[in-house]
Amino acid sequence: MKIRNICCIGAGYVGGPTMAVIAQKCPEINVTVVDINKERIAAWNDKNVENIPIYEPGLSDIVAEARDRNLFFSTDVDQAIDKADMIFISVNTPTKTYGIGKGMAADLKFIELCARQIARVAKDDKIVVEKSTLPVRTAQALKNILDNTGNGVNYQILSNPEFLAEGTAVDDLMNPDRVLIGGDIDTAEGEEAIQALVDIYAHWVSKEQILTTNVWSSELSKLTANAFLAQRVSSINAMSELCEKTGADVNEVSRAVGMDSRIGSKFLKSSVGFGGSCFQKDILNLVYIAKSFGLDEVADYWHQVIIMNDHQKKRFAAKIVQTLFNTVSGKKIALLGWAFKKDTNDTRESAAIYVADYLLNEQAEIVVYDPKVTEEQIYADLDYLGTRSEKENRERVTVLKDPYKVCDKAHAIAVLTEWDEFMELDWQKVYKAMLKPAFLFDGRRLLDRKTKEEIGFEFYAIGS
Ligand SMILES: NC(=O)C1=CN([C@@H]2O[C@H](COP(=O)(O)OP(=O)(O)OC[C@H]3O[C@@H](n4cnc5c(N)ncnc54)[C@H](O)[C@@H]3O)[C@@H](O)[C@H]2O)C=CC1
Ligand SMILES: O=C(O)[C@H]1O[C@H](OP(=O)(O)OP(=O)(O)OC[C@H]2O[C@@H](n3ccc(=O)[nH]c3=O)[C@H](O)[C@@H]2O)[C@H](O)[C@@H](O)[C@@H]1O
Repeated sequence: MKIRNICCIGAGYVGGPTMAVIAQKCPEINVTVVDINKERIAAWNDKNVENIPIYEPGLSDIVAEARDRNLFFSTDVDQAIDKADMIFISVNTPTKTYGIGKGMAADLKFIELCARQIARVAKDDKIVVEKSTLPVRTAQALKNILDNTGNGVNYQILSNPEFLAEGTAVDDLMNPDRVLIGGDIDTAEGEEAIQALVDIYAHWVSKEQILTTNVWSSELSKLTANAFLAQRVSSINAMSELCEKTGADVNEVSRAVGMDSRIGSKFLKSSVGFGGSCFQKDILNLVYIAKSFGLDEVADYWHQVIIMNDHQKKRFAAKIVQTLFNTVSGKKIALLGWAFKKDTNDTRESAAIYVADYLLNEQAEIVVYDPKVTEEQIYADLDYLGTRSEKENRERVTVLKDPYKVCDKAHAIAVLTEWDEFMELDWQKVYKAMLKPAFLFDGRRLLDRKTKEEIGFEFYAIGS
């Protein structure tokens, strides 16, 4: 089966970059990315391609090449569904904030709305691809909704989880470790649908790297991969605290451990805590699924990864307070970085939000610089926590576009995102403008201790 028209519902961090790459690599396929968010679609269509709503290195060039050739962004969801042979669902699947499973389970209302819309609009057979990260067995619920409309349309449901990481999305999409496609491997129609999606990826990914499995394995592999990755960060962060007590250095430990080829060196960088839209939500979802099957030990095992991460954020913020003579009340604390990692403007679940909130509870005055995150976003992140009034957040937090101004007359600086440019700052100049003693807290192990101490900083780095 040859796919000619693709529709992707959801023009977010996954839908946008993924579809841009498919469109670039498959010029014979028309790809339409749709979203109910009008501003987001307008930004994807902005004449100046630098204004697309998601910052990812290399993405604007790909969009510039494919947009209006075979890549389209639109708010007309019905029309795109109607035209498509293959529909990717790439909508958000946040943690439920109400009702059964509140704070743990994935909220599938956006997924269900998509399924109902497809069922209402479709007039001919469709392949529906789960691109969003979903609880294992969601495909069954989707099929149930789609098959019960009685309009004679046949649907094949595939699971094709996305493994890209933000900040390296384009590179991850161009050179994936693997592409995973789950489908109904027991029927000819299922095999045909799987093959149609394999053929798309085969435009640029070698056949050996395209894995096909049953749907449930594919759905669960995505949650498993994120759980394992987050577990590594929590494992090294647990060691970072022990390092601080014993004189060991976490960077040396992670190097020594990572050179064991069975362990491997990636994802062993100690930090102020992992953030991002997915690790926490996907592990909580996994914990919820395990609990719902009565697997309490399995649930508790994975829950510990989140408990450790929360502890790491809190412990870093507490260290600032303790070091500043047990009070930061009225003191200016400069935060360098707000994004959850470098090279992205995404702030979802960023450790910076929680560190700032903790320090604000201790009555600190917070000043923030991040090269890619907007002032409105920073306030929105703090408001979302609901810890204090919106007015108070604006009074007590200042956002500036100049890192030197942010550090001017500060009692302490905390590095919360590992942006390269922080290494290049004129630290002598920063030191001069600060109040003394000048405290510098490196939550990312980004800065060189020796040179900072030579300048005169009181330097604290996580895990040493
Ligand atoms: N952000 C990431 O790096 C990764 C995310 N994922 C998964 O991909 C999924 C999407 O994540 P993001 O792209 O980050 O989310 P996002 O929030 O950036 O984008 C989702 C988009 O879907 C739109 N949407 C929701 N319901 C809709 C509907 N009924 N019709 C049309 N549009 C609708 C929203 O307006 C939003 O723009 C999630 O399940 C996430 O877990 C997977 C891998 C990586
Ligand atoms: O499902 C998802 O959303 C994605 O989640 C992560 O990608 P992402 O969250 O974009 O970024 P990561 O590079 O994984 O970083 C996550 C967090 O862990 C932190 N981290 C990562 C690695 C490390 O060694 N130490 C560490 O503290 C980062 O600073 C960041 O806050 C996974 O890496 C992707 O494979 C997955 O597709």
